[in-house]
This record gives sequence, structure tokens and C-alpha cells, in this order.
Amino acid sequence: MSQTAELISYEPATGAELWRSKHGDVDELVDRARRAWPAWASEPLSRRIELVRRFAIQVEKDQEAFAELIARETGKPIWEARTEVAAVIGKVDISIRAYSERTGQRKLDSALQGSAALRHKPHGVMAVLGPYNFPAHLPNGHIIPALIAGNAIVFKPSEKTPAVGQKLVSYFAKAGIPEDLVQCLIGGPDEGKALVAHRGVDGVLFTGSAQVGIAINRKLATDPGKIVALEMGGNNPIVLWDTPKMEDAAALIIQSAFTTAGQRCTAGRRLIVKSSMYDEAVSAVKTLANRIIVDEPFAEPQPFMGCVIDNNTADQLTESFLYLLSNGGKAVSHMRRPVDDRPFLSPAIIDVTGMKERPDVELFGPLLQVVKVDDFDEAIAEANNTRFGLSASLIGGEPQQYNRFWANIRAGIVNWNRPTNGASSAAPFGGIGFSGNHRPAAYYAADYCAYPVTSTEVDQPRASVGVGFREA
Ligand SMILES: NC(=O)C1=CN([C@@H]2O[C@H](COP(=O)(O)OP(=O)(O)OC[C@H]3O[C@@H](n4cnc5c(N)ncnc54)[C@H](O)[C@@H]3O)[C@@H](O)[C@H]2O)C=CC1
Ligand SMILES: O=C(O)CCC(=O)N[C@@H](CCC(=O)O)C(=O)O
Repeated sequence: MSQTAELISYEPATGAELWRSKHGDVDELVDRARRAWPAWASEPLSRRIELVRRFAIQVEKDQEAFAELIARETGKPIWEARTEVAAVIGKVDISIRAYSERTGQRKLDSALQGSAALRHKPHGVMAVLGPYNFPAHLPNGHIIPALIAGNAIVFKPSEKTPAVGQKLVSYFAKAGIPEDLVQCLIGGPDEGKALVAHRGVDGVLFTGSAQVGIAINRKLATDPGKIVALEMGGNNPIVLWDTPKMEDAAALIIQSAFTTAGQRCTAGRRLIVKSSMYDEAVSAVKTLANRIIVDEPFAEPQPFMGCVIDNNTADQLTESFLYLLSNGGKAVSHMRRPVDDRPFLSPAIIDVTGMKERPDVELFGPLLQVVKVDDFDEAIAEANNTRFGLSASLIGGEPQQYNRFWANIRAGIVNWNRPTNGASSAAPFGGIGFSGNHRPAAYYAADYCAYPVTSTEVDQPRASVGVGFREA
């Protein structure tokens, strides 16, 4: 780790340099955060709420410029970047509600004289590590609940989207929140590792790949005092069963697999189809996929899909497609690179039914694998044939089949006739297995941002000794 080294961010869609800055100093930022948090934790909740509301106002004032920066740094279409900014703003009211519902204060029934209460305290300094696909909304989904609960935050954005991370943090300062309370640590995995292991950090709130999340979990195995929330990837199934509405079904499948160029943890990766409807289904999905416009973020007409995050990622996805193809997969729609030297990819579909062993990895891009099955039990077994467990959808089928699907699928999000993605911030959001460590985010983020404290309280000492004492 070198503090003099510079991090440079390039716009993936054009290759132009967007931003550069020196790497941050982990010790310095954590030290500042440690000194800042006791005063923040002692502020009344109403004051903390007032300041995070002011943050939302600052973002709202600058929403178009913020959306443009997100679109430039990620390559996602501007319409989609605007929805990310709306989610950043919407997070504030939802988190205020969640704090009072999940971790507020309650009086408890007490057999003792006096009163008993359940209250919550902040952990202290929280490290937030963010991914590149939602560089504002997802880290913000940790930062806002952590702030409301009274924590200080050191946020390390992805090294692929540092400009958005820095901008997000600037709105907290503009809102009048002390600068040392929410700081942005510029850097890559080295800074991430140092932050996670730092003695001055009380909790690690991570959104990113399973590989890194598991490494963090291992690293902190001997440090039980640190709270760790891991929001990781998925290898999410869509089961397509009997439906008279094939066009609608195809639209849901396309939305699941290819929104954000497939760079969503909740993207539908595996389409599991009843064999009797395979031809019709695959043809409908392929036809719609062929109509997807892939282009630069500000192009007109607006594209549905932008590029993936960088050339290296596009190369790896192309290699994964070729691997599937040369190991028994049959191409439905090939993965193409329409622009030389830029990470645009066409939506790819491949039938992997004939593969002897299907790799259970998250292919984080516009690549949908199709598996043909004969009966519903086989479909459920195939859907569960993964170490991940984030999101799953049944499209079509009867209510009894959905009941079986819901009961048997191992995932944190189970939908019927809805896409696998587009989860609501007003509900818990998390998965099992390689997708998370049972600390769901979104509405339940409040749970990991504060710990419960039970108190029995009487205004004067009042006690007398009982059995087992000699007369005075
Ligand atoms: N479950 C969820 O809520 C979501 C999960 N994701 C997942 O995120 C991934 C895509 O994002 P990426 O940026 O590629 O994730 P990543 O795992 O490569 O990086 C995430 C963050 O961890 C940092 N980091 C890397 N190595 C580290 C280490 N050894 N110790 C500490 N920090 C380290 C990175 O610098 C970055 O800030 C996908 O797997 C996707 O499924 C994305 C969005 C939502
Ligand atoms: O965190 C929240 O407030 C709700 C969850 C959410 O926004 N999920 C999105 C994006 C997450 C991703 O897939 O990267 C979704 O389910 O599409």
C-alpha cells in the first residue's frame, strides 16, 4: 500500500480518464473516525435524523450531475443511473423507519420495582466496503443506517468507481455532518484489507464478491468483537413453467438476466425450463434479447444495456462463454464484442443442459445459461444446485407449484412471476450460503448497525437482604 500511489478512474464506455487521486491513509482516517464518533453517538436521535434528511436534500439538489457521474464511471445508461440516485434518496426515510421498528427503544415488563428497558447502542467505527455495480446505492445502504444508529463510517469504494464514492461522501459534509464522521478511503484491495483488520474498526459492512467476502470472514474469524455483514453474489435460478403468457415471461427473464448488463447480484443467471415448452421459450427469449440496444450511457435512442465495467471483465466473460461452449454448451445467442477495445458485450444465451459439470460460479455479466428439465422436482433440484442462495423466481406455474417452490428453494429472495432482481429497500435483502452470512441488508440493515442493551433502572438503591444472613 502506498499513500503516494495514485488511483485513476477511466470511463469504461469511452476509455477517457475521468478522475484521479492519491490513495488514502487507513490509520489516519480510522483515527479521525474514532475521535468523532462519541459526540455523534451522544447526539439525540432526532438530531441525527435531521442531518441525514439534509443529506437527502443535498443529493436531490445535485441529482442530475450525480447520475451523470454514475453513468460515466460505471458505463450504465443514464436512465438507470437516475434510478440509482433515487434509491440513494429513498434510503433515508426507509432507514429512519427501520431504525425505530427494528432497533428502537422499548419498555420491558419487569418483575422488579422500577423499570426495565431495551435500547440500542452503536458499535463505533464501521468500515463500509462497496462494489462497483451500484457504487452509490449499495454502500449508502450501509452508511445511512449506520449513521442513524450513531456510528462513524470509513467507506472504501471500489477501486473501479472511486469518483462516485468520493462524491457520495461529499453530500454528507454539505449536509453539515462532521467530515470525520463519514470519510472516503481511496484505494484498492490493500487498503480494504488494512481497513478490515484495523484495531480501531468495530464492524465491517461488505458488499461484493463471495471470494472477497469469504476472505474477510476468514480474516476476522479470530476477532469475534467485530460485527461482520457480508452481502455477496448469486448464481440465481429462474424456473419457467406452464404459462400462456410467453411474451411477458420472456420480458421478465430478459429483465432478470440483462438489466445493468447482468451486473447485479440478483441477476437471473440460470433459466430452468420445462422441456415441453423449451423451443417456444428459448425462441421468445432469444428474439427479445436480439432487440436489446447496447450503447454508451448518453446515446439516443437510450440503450437498455451499457458496457460492463472494464475490458478485463469483458475478456473474462468472453472466456467463460467460450469455456461453456467448448465443454458441452450450445450457443443460443453468442457473446459478441461490438466495439473494439471497449467492454460492450451483446446479451449471450447458452444451453448448458448437456454439460457434465456446470461451474457453480457467478458470471457477473450479460450471460444467461439455460437448462432443460422434465418435471417440477427436477426443476427445484436444479435451482438449488448451487452454493449461492440470493434470489430465485418461478415464472408461470400454478399456486400449488409456487407453494412448493417457495418452501423448497434455498434463497433469501423468492419471487413468483416477478424478476429475480429489483428488490425493494423496504424489505430485508440478503442471501444464504455463498451469498451472505445471515445479516441481511436494506430494511434489516438496522440490525447490524446497533447492538441491544437491556437495563433495569431504579432512581435510588432499594434492596434488603433475605435468606442466609445472621441477625444484625
Ligand atoms: N448481495 C449484494 O447486496 C450485492 C453483491 N454484489 C456483488 O459484488 C460483486 C461485484 O462487485 P466487485 O466490486 O467486483 O466486488 P469485489 O469483491 O471485488 O470488491 C468489493 C470491495 O472489496 C474490496 N476488496 C477487495 N479485496 C479485498 C480484501 N481482500 N479485503 C478487503 N476488501 C477487499 C474492493 O476494493 C471493493 O471495495 C459481485 O460478486 C456481486 O454479486 C454487488 C451488489 C450487491
Ligand atoms: O439494498 C437495497 O436497498 C435493496 C436491494 C437492491 O437495491 N437490490 C437491487 C440491486 C442489488 C444488486 O443486484 O446488485 C436489485 O435487487 O436489483
